[in-house]
Amino acid sequence: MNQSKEQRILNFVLQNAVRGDPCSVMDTIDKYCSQKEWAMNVGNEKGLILDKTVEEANPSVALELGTYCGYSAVRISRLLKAGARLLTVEFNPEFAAIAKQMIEFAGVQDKVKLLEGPSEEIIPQLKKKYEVDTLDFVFLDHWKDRYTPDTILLQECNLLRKGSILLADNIIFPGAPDFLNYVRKSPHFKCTNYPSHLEYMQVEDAMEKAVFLG
Ligand SMILES: CCNc1ncnc2c1ncn2[C@@H]1O[C@H](/C=C/CNC(=O)c2cc(-c3ccc(F)cc3)cc(O)c2O)[C@@H](O)[C@H]1O
Ligand SMILES: [Mg+2]
Repeated sequence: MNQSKEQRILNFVLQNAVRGDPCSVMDTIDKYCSQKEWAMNVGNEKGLILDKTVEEANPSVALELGTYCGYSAVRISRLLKAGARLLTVEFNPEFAAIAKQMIEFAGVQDKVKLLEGPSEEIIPQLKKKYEVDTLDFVFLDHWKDRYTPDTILLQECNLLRKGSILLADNIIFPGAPDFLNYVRKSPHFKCTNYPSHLEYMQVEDAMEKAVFLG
């Protein structure tokens, strides 16, 4: 049975990146996806905005919605302080298996917990089953029409605290218009827009930071 694109990306990393070196894994994925096959990793340009936002948040507990191949899980977890952890949610078993191997190869498995299942089921379990009090940072990069319902669900589950930072990918392309509307109109969020470009392309895109005000 011929391989999936995601399997080809993982194989390229296993054969070309340096085991235990997160930056080498990120650079190798970016090389493959800019030169051989495009894939929906956040990439290096928007990745720098992600880095700065993670450093600003300096999270003890971070959540990612939409692991895909694990590129941003590696990117985020490499910046986490000792004892801090990233919970990343992925409901496609094939992608979850790829991401697990990517995370282990990068050597960040002790900081990352990959939760396999749909976000709408996992989010309500975070407090009791995964011993989360509140989330310091949330990266939204899953289906774009799920950003808003999941942001509402995070609030309903009391998982946000004054100062929790949400960062959403793809505000322009493919776009998340209802999310942008929701957070910008809400008195509970202070929003900042970061113009950038779609990963590996010269197409406009942007990220939106939304800080929860309580
Ligand atoms: C059902 C909602 N809950 C979910 N719970 C857990 N995992 C979920 C969920 N949704 C989606 N996922 C997973 O997240 C990932 C989905 C990401 C969706 N992202 C995009 O569609 C996307 C798409 C593009 C893009 C841009 C230009 C194009 F021409 C075509 C595509 C660029 C991006 O940066 C993107 O993030 C997959 O791994 C999927 O299995
Ligand atoms: Mg994206």
